[in-house]
Amino acid sequence: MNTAPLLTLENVTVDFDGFKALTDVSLSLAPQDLRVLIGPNGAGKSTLCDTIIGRVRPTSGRILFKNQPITALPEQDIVRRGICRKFQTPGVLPSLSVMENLLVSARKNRAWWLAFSSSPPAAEQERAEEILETIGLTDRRETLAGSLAHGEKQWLEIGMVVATDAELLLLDEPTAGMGPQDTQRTADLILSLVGRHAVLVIDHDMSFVEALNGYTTVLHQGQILREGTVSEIRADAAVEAVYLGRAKEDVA
Ligand SMILES: Nc1ncnc2c1ncn2[C@@H]1O[C@H](COP(=O)(O)OP(=O)(O)OP(=O)(O)O)[C@@H](O)[C@H]1O
Repeated sequence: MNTAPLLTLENVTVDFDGFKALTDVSLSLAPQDLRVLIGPNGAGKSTLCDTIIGRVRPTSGRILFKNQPITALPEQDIVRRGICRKFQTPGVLPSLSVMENLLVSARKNRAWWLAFSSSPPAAEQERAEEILETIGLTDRRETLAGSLAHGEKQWLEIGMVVATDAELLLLDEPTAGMGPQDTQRTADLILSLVGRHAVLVIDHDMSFVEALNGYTTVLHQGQILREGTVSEIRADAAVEAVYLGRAKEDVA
């Protein structure tokens, strides 16, 4: 069995003109792993994703993907190697149908002549159908993405990330703006992806984090405060003090 990590961060520090957004962050993710990243506002969660995908450069430290250093690579090369990120706000193409959005996304990383050829190969079409089913939008395949409901747009965007066939999916607040029902459905969707992909999810919603029930890393002021199962994190006094206590106040 291959136990080599898919992604490794070694002592990653990010300094924005004297402000340390991340300090000595080390973590590793196995292939097909689920990792949940939580922490207060400004803890450095998005910066961590930006650094993995090459949008922000670490001041020091290393990032390895499949045992190869990716720290200094341009973002498009990192994407080509198999990491894909979904942002907080849906980035669907509003004037294309749900199906077209998936096909465009599947072809983004292919040769230009493939991306512009008129009919997608059967295998691509088949894979897009499979993803439509996974994201629960089969009956919306011809709907323009711009007219989908908010939750549906988020699911389509998750589908677009999946369509790139990336081995590592970075999902930044996939439940932003969702009610409890859509949040649960998003958790089910993400759980259905684990096993085919490794998934790193950032979120604030503890009901969602509990539904995912994955190994969880708590960031606080740019450093890893704790790592553990959701119940270990729930029971941790330091996490309660800096994050969960405040999260409860936010809800109240
Ligand atoms: N380009 C930048 N230049 C300077 N400071 C930045 C930059 N990007 C982020 N920061 C700062 O780094 C800190 C971490 O920000 P980041 O967005 O990573 O936190 P976060 O945990 O994702 O927060 P939230 O939950 O609010 O999205 C914040 O104090 C932020 O203001």
